[in-house]
Amino acid sequence: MKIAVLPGDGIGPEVTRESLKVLDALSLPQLTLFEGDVGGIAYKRHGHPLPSETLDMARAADAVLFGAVGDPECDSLPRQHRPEQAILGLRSELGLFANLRPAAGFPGLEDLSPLKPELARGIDLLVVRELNGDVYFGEKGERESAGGREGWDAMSYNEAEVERIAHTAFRAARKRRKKLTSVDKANVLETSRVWREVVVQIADQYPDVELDHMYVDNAAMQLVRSPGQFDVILTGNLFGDILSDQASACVGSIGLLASASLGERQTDLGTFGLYEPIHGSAPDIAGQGKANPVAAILSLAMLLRHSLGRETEAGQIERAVANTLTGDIRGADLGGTATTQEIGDAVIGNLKSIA
Ligand SMILES: NC(=O)c1ccc[n+]([C@@H]2O[C@H](COP(=O)([O-])OP(=O)(O)OC[C@H]3O[C@@H](n4cnc5c(N)ncnc54)[C@H](O)[C@@H]3O)[C@@H](O)[C@H]2O)c1
Ligand SMILES: CC(C)[C@H](C(=O)O)[C@@H](O)C(=O)O
Ligand SMILES: [Mg+2]
Repeated sequence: MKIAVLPGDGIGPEVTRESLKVLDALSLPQLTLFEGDVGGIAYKRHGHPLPSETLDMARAADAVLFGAVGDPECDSLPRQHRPEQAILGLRSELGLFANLRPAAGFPGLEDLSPLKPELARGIDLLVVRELNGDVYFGEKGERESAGGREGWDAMSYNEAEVERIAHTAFRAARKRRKKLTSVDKANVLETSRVWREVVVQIADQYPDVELDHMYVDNAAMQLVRSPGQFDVILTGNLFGDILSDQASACVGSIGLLASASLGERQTDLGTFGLYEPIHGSAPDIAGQGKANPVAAILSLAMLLRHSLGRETEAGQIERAVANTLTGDIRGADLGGTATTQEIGDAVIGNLKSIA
């Protein structure tokens, strides 16, 4: 099995290093790792944030372990050269339309959530975010208008795009508490009207799943008022981006949430996918040992589960992380003093006592 490792920028390499340490501790047989440049570092070295060698490496792998991209020094570059284009390019070129972002409360962290502890404890949800469409991938540009320069981005979803992500979400709900909340803005957006109609049609095939619909503004409010009501949240690219960061704060920190981006391609042992923390390159803390590697380590667990068929090891990593968080090893994001490396070491220590 081949894993393409793309650490990227800022804290990306710092947290990816800890995931790789955890992977190494598992001593899995027949695993080959390849490392590639992506993001700002790739632009600086090769003149492109997603060099063709990196894309080819990702395509040739069974799974991609991704850190984060984003570099303030690249902010004024034209869009096609900016680091963020690399992750968007990987998602679209690799057909990764389904982004799974689980958010569950960790025992012992309830007091660190901005929510009341009993609310934080009740969080156990999965954001299923469509990842290949929406305003992210519509036409965009700049034009002259009566009010001066005007930036514009076209938002759209077609039926086929909504159908495939709706199936992903209904199937996920079936394996969980069988409740699906589709989040849109159908009171204003044509995009959302098509979205909602298609989701209602697909629901006929899943009579055992309870479906409801929520406007995104209400969903954002409900997420902090009563997050325990959510099981699976199905939503588009932009709303899913925002709601998942919000869910991470409700759990305690953005440094805790992992993600899997999946498409249709199957590997020998599962589904090809790209795995990354939901956070970015965090330039404000990069190089200081302050990054929480838990999101990256849990992304590795998702990789083992979805792409390599290693459910046992995935579960072991998740238990080791939970045990670490209930102990007194906490990073700066959770009010502690442990460094990135110390958190990684503690997870490995707990993993060894489980495995
Ligand atoms: N998938 C990705 O690669 C990805 C995701 C989000 C943002 N970005 C990019 O990252 C750059 C910074 O964006 P941003 O500041 O809006 O978002 P960010 O997620 O990088 O950081 C937001 C805040 O959370 C903190 N934070 C993030 N991850 C953390 C961790 N693991 N441990 C502790 N604290 C953590 C940061 O210090 C910062 O204060 C931008 O260039 C952005 O485009 C990339
Ligand atoms: C960096 C950016 C393009 C990306 C997104 O908006 O999808 C990020 O915020 C994420 O959540 O992975
Ligand atoms: Mg985001």
